[in-house]
Amino acid sequence: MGIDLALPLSLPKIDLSSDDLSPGTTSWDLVRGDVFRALEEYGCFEAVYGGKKTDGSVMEQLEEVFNLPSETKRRFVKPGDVHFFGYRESTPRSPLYENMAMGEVLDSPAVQSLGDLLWPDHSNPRFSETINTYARKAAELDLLVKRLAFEALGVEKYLDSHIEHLTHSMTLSKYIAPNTMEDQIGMGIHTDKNFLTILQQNHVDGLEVQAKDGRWIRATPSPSTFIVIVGELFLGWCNGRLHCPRHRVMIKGDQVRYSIGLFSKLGGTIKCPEELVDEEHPMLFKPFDEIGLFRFFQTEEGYKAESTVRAYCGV
Ligand SMILES: O=C(O)CCC(=O)C(=O)O
Ligand SMILES: [Fe+2]
Repeated sequence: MGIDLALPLSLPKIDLSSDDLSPGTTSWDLVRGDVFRALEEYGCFEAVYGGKKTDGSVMEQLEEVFNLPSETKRRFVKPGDVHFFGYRESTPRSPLYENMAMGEVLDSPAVQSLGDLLWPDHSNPRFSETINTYARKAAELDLLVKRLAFEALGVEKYLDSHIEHLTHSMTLSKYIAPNTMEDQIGMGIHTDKNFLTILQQNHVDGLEVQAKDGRWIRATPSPSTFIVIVGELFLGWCNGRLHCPRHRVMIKGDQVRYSIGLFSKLGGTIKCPEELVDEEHPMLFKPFDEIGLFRFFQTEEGYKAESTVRAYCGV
């Protein structure tokens, strides 16, 4: 190992919170360049968006949820053959991780229904309002990042049809404090299978993103900033122009880590725009079915693949 490997690596941090950040302005063009370079090189960045302070209410709600008795949390069952939605308890394979996952969270009663299920006596009326407000804000950021990235790629004309097909799922996660100072696996190495991921965490770090040279970059967001990650659907859609990073969660110490993720998807067939294919950028993926990709990931071959989309429909 050379000495330079000890250099601390960090994720790019981009401020998207400026009031005059609108298409056509100089600050828009500058930020668009920053976002594009970050997504090309790391497939990930830390975004400052919507205020530099948080009132902590989202993380308080995550704490409320996971502090409920197991019997209560187990009420949240959502069978589905492609996505796992519902409550997932820690397992021997992932002993430090629990989550609650929901599909179609925007403009839907999904969060309200979960709140009603967990607190049938209506003792936590703030849950659905807090989480829904958060989801709307994260979805706004999701769209802003895509607007900037599509423009940088010269394919902004596809944004309207993208918006038409857009859906969002959401996961509330708890990483149980391992009470040891040695790093433990909170979530194993993976790529996200959706289009774009927007994450926020409490004050406990743990997310690590792999750089192209193989080194792991520890994300150190503040509780008010967001982490943006390119998923496999975006990788396939953009003909490999952006990086889709492997990442994991490593935890240690005696503090509980909470995170909330919004995962955008599209549905249907994903086909890269013809503008992104030329002599210099030959077509990397055949058009593919989104559900087909998710199903493939559930096979042993798909699970093992470093890039699901490359293994599924790489040319
Ligand atoms: O908890 C985190 O920060 C990351 C979670 C994650 O990578 C995922 O849910 O796909
Ligand atoms: Fe992930």
